[in-house]
Amino acid sequence: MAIQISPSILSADFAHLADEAAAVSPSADWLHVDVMDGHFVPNLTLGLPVVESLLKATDTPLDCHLMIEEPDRWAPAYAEAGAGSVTIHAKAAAAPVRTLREIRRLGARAGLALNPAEPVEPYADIVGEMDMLLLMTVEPGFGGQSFLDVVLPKIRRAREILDTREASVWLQVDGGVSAETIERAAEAGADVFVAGSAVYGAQDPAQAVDRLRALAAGAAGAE
Ligand SMILES: O=C(CO)[C@@H](O)[C@H](O)COP(=O)(O)O
Repeated sequence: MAIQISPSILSADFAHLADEAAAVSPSADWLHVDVMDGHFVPNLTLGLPVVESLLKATDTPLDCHLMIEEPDRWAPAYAEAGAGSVTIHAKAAAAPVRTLREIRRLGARAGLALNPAEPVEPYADIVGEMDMLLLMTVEPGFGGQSFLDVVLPKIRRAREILDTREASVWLQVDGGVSAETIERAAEAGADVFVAGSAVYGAQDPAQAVDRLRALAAGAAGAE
């Protein structure tokens, strides 16, 4: 299981996003872009124009996490713009399968996200339609929250479901991921880790990414 780290720009300095992307680019596998609309979540961040500018400013592939209403309407444009991965929230989508297919057709990896209280079982039959399942380990909306250990059994269950399918689907966790929590998530079966404050709050963000990857790899290997 290859471990990947996706630093969340929610904890970066929005006035200097190009520099913040550069600060992690030697180490990061992805740059996690938190798109929030102030409706689906109680916070408002950025949208397609900023993503288009970031795409010109960095070679690190963008992992766009759409915490918005009507993702069926908006998600394809992020794929079309060149995002490497576009994730929609299951409960916000009217036609999740159609939208996941459209994201793939436009050349991006397609992700489906579940909030902490949403069970994974109802989506077991459509894992073949996705490239990544994202399990929120905090309530979406804000960085700097504490990792919810209550999600760990769901991470284990999701890993079981994904492992029974032929398709290789990544399992991402997002929220409260740090040097203190990443090993628990990796032991449970996650392989892609979003980290905001643990990376951008560190003196050396690239080094923080490397440390997180090493901790997760150690824990995954020790399973
Ligand atoms: O999507 C979200 C929050 O909604 C996350 O991407 C967080 O922003 C990650 O930040 P930390 O919890 O790692 O500080």
